[in-house]
Amino acid sequence: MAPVCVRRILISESVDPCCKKILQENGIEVTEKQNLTKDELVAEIKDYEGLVVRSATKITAEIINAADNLKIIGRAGTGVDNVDVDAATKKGIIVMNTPGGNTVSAAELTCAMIISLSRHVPQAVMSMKAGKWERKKFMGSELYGKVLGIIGLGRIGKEVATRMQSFGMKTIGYDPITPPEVSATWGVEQMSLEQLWPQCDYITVHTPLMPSTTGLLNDATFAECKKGVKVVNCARGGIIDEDALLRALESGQCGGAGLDVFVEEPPKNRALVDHFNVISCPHLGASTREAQARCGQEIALQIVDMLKGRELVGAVNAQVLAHSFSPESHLWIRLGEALGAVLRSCTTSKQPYDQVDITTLGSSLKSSCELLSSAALVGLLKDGSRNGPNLINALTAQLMVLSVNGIKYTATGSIQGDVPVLLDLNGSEFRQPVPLTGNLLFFKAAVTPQLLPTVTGVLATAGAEVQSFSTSATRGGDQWSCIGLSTALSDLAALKSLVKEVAAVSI
Ligand SMILES: NC(=O)c1ccc[n+]([C@@H]2O[C@H](COP(=O)([O-])OP(=O)(O)OC[C@H]3O[C@@H](n4cnc5c(N)ncnc54)[C@H](O)[C@@H]3O)[C@@H](O)[C@H]2O)c1
Ligand SMILES: O=C(O)[C@H](O)COP(=O)(O)O
Repeated sequence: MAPVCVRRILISESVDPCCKKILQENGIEVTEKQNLTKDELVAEIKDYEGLVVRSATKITAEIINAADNLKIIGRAGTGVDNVDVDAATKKGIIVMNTPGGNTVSAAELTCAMIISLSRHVPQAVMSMKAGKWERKKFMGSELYGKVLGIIGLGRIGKEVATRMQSFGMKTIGYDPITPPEVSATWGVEQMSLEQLWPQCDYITVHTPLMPSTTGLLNDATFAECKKGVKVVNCARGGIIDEDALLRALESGQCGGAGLDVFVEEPPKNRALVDHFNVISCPHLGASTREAQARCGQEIALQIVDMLKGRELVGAVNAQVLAHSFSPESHLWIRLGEALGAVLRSCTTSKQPYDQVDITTLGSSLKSSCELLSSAALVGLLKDGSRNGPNLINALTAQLMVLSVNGIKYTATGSIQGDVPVLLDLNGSEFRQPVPLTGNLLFFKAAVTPQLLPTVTGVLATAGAEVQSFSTSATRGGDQWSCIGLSTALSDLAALKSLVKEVAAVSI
């Protein structure tokens, strides 16, 4: 079961042609439009269910809110900091990336920066092109025996470590998640940042940009480093504070910097780029034929696999969907949505809800609780609008479930064969499980011999044919009944005077 349907995709950046080809081969219409302004993208995005980007397209909440049909944002690359993932999640849009596709390329560029810094290769090249022969000026130092501090020991940090070890560098590092015993297996000794700073001849950062990593290298931490330390940032602009870096370069506390990324790209403030001891690239970490082919292919295949209902790979939100791809889950999703819909119809006049509790019984459903909760909320909150709740945003929709309603409504269901069934409504157990399919009429009333003939008379007048009938055990003198109907009932006024509660739902 595919959670979404995508027919048209916009590729808004230079993504490898294989991406378009794979999508088209799978029946998706693809349009490529690069360098759109924000306003052009806001106008354009309305026509697409899918968007594929790299890092230059800034997908802000404004763009997401204008994207009425958007179901998926595919990032052909690693960082999703150019996408407002929270806004996408709230709108029920899947965001996925291809984090491993450009690891080697980014690691190789980092190594190239470290080597270039040690021997001033770019500066020497410029000097040669200017017709000079400056052998003294570009005296370098060996990497052999030097200490490289690696902050962020994930995919790229690890690849940088193993490559630089082949130059005889000692690799030390820090990562709050990667266990020290794991990084030790690839030759990186972990320690606290306080211990790390004073030991390093070179420092390279490989973390995402987040509040905890913004300005990791700043005036205070530069001051703790060895004089002349060289730093590399091929991760995200801002992990090394740019103003602090300039001050450290000017004072000689920092002996050189290799920068592939900037807070603002391209950087309007040229002070760092123009500094003699800075070597820089225009965000080229992933710009190799191999990385682009991998990322383009991976994002296209991930989208196709998701649309064909095979599996969900690479989603950075919508994790609940990952559990929704097995055939067994489909039935439980249908049950959750159906139970939610039954309760919604029974409580129409009493919304909004103050609390929604979803309980699963049995160990086999333990891991599906989040999925079932999302499904039940989808049923409960569905309002018929195009961007209503879905499995991606339903849990965030609890924000909509606000004010007070003291009274409790419960529905209990299960799967029989391949049909979701209702077992109990508000504590009244049905004698026969009620199949949750088609047009259903629920009503609660005191049990009298006249009730059923009177109700069926009203239904006949409305042109609705009775197809099934179930009743619950009597509770407090009342009974819940459910009638399956040939057509949906739009007007319940005539029934309201006959019973205590009445609700109609089409599933
Ligand atoms: N320049 C480029 O073109 C380019 C290419 C690819 C990736 N990147 C960027 O490189 C960075 C690393 O990518 P990756 O694929 O290795 O990511 P990753 O998720 O594999 O690794 C990131 C590591 O950082 C660690 N981390 C998180 N907070 C930390 C903190 N406060 N201190 C130290 N470590 C911390 C995480 O535990 C994780 O192990 C990302 O910012 C990514 O966007 C840049
Ligand atoms: O996070 C990434 O994947 C890199 O920064 C590469 O970005 P790019 O795809 O825009 O080159």
